[in-house]
Amino acid sequence: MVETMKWENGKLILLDQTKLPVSVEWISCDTYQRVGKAIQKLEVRGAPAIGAAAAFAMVLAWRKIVEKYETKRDAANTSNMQLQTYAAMLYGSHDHAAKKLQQQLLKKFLQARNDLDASRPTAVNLSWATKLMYDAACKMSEAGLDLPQTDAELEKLAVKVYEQDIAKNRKMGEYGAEVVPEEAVILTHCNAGALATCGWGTALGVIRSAHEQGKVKMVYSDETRPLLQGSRLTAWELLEDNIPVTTITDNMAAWSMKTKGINIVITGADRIAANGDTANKIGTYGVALAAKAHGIPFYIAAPASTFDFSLKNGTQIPIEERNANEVRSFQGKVSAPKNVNVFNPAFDVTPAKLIAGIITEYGVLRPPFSKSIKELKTKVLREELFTWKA
Ligand SMILES: CSC[C@@H](O)[C@@H](O)C(=O)COP(=O)(O)O
Repeated sequence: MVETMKWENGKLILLDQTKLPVSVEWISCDTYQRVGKAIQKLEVRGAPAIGAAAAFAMVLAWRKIVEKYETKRDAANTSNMQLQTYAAMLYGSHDHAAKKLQQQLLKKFLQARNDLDASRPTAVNLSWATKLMYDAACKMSEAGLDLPQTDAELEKLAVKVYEQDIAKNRKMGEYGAEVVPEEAVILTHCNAGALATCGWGTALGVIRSAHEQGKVKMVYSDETRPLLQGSRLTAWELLEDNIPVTTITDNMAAWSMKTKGINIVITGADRIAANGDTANKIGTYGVALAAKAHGIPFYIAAPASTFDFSLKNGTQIPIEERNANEVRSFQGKVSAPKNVNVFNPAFDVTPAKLIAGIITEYGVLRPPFSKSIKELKTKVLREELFTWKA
């Protein structure tokens, strides 16, 4: 199975997804700003993958922030001194100094969090991960951890986000495979695979698990305009794993449902509101409407970190609008008049009423979603899997 990112020697190495399937190239990131740029440019993409990348980016941010203070300390010719001791020298009493230093560091850390959150607004996994890291750093400061300890704990937490994502996808695969019929002919949109996560995938994770059980006859992969995540990434990923795949352009989805025996649709999600309305790659809404018209069950697969329990419904989900040139041209080739008006939303919202079930690592949620999502929230809060404790 393909790898999306690696954390090696204090650097985040990202598979450049804009180059696939033509070439396999890696990007080495040693600043949070570079990771933010990679998220913005879709070099790393897919809700869980950008969440994990952002968690590592927060580690990089913390390191640079501390490094800056160390440089100041060294300039004051006190390089052997602990940073906290240096702060004490600057600010007086040790306790007061340590507090003041932590506050300054946390303020800068908050800035890094906000910058990363701004890189892509729709997938809530991004702000879920940066909040997790920021809140943990605040708790570590309250608990009196020194800077090297904080550094080590933050790194551990980011690795946990990464590792848990793979574990969650495997669980989703187990639950999801149960809803996949024998001789399944599945339609999926965009890429919700290993490439969009830390491994295995959400929608494609379910498809992988169902394939292991011998249930998958064919996967129809929508090309997914404008950036072709379906034909470039999903098709590539499934072929790598010898899972039968047929690529279609987006405008062939309804006709394929009518003529090709599609008996289930499974896609990923970027943000799910408390009533089940779901944002996913632009075009998903149309696929859900067509599935409804053909009596085909439409499923979403997403981890709990993709739910935004604070939003009542889908109208509150921020929808990213991307550069018009993504539509006016493709990979440098002009495909429209250069001054034509363009509407380029990256996502749309599928109303809950079109969704048969939402596959999560806690099980398959069924309508009415307001109730099943409330129950999910209770389970997530009870588990507090990622809350840092001293
Ligand atoms: C498991 S990934 C779920 C979603 O993030 C995926 O379906 C999607 O819409 C990705 O959009 P992208 O713009 O490629 O990041």
